[in-house]
Amino acid sequence: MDAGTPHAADERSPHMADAGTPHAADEHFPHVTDARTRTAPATPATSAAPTAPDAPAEPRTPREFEATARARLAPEHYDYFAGGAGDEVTVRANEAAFGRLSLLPRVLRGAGRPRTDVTLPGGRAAMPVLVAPTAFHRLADPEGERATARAAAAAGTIMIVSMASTVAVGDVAAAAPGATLWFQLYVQPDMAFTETLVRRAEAAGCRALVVTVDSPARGLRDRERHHGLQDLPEGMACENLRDGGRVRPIVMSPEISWEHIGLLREMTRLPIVLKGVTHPADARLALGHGVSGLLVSNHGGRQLDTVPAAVDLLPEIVAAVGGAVPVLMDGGVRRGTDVLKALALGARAVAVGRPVIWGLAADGERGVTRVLDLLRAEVEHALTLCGCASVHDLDPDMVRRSCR
Ligand SMILES: Cc1cc2nc3c(=O)[nH]c(=O)nc-3n(C[C@H](O)[C@H](O)[C@H](O)COP(=O)(O)O)c2cc1C
Ligand SMILES: CCCCC(=O)C(=O)O
Repeated sequence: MDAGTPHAADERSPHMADAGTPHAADEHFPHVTDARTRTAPATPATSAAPTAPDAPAEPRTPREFEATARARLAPEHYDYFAGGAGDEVTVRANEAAFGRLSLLPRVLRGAGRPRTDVTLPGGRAAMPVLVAPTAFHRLADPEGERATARAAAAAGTIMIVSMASTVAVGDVAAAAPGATLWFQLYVQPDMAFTETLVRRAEAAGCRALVVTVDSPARGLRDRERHHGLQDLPEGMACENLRDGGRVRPIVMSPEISWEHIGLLREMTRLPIVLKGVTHPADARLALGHGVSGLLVSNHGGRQLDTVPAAVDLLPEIVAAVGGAVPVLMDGGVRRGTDVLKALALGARAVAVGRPVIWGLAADGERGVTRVLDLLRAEVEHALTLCGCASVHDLDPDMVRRSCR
């Protein structure tokens, strides 16, 4: 997993070319009665409590899952999942930016129990939190992406399957028949092979393509280089990349351009969501290329370091798009209140990357289910406290910049 040189795009390693309670909703306070139905899941019995001193026996927040996961993962795999590019300025910024935003609730609106569902180009989701595409789930759990997809289906949300999944997208779909899947694609310079990938996603029943455009080369990740990780373990591969008897490397190419997006648009009827647009000028350009949505993302700080926090980019992109297509975002979302801030600033939905990995590594499918349930319950609770009947009641005036 060593990016090697800034032009990691030229490298060829086998799998990559360049290479709480949320709330009160969940808690029983003997002296407080909550009129809303209790929605948070019962605490699962953990058969697999880790023993590391900083890992809670029973993680109770999405963040707490990280310590549990870390105790269970090989250090090089933990660093692959957790790490980012360069000095990890952007990794930190994504979470810190949410901390600098405040929510300003409305009162006495009689909103009742809020709805959390959202409509998106590739279907509906029961909550505005999607599973971001992340690679190599079998490093975290033997069931890999199958477990993640089952958990996403149970939560009623959408899983964006990474092109670099360690279970083929068709097998992910077969393992989780109720799941709504989107397929994340790195356009390959060999457009015939790109088409093969698109057809595999279509055959698996994927409802949208999420085309990642922030990776003309792989980010320079010091943690990966430190471990010298080059290959996936024996018996694990990027299963979508099978081509005859071999597994192709994923090529991240600086040659990819808007022209390729045009070709892709002609290749499939699936909605196309561009992931990794951060400049408003590119957001405007995207509108001329037949895309159905934008996912504002700095790749969790794993590509170009020092890109601004994703949530801070959101208002400009939303303004540039002017409502023409839905805008989604990912990066640093760890709490229901983070979700509300992003939605109030104009996102239709958010996606979470690392929290899902931590759930998966901590407790497989059950861990991912727990993380998604916690987030959903937190979103519902925060909407209630903001006086909202649904996500549609959020607006930018409910977010203020605080000075901390
Ligand atoms: C371990 C890991 C693997 C990732 N793999 C992919 C990938 O295969 N394709 C992609 O478009 N983004 C990938 N991403 C980026 C995520 O889709 C997402 O943008 C990011 O994780 C969001 O930030 P968060 O982890 O703070 O939620 C990956 C992120 C992580 C942490
Ligand atoms: C070739 C796999 C790329 C995975 C990825 O996008 C990431 O690690 O951030």
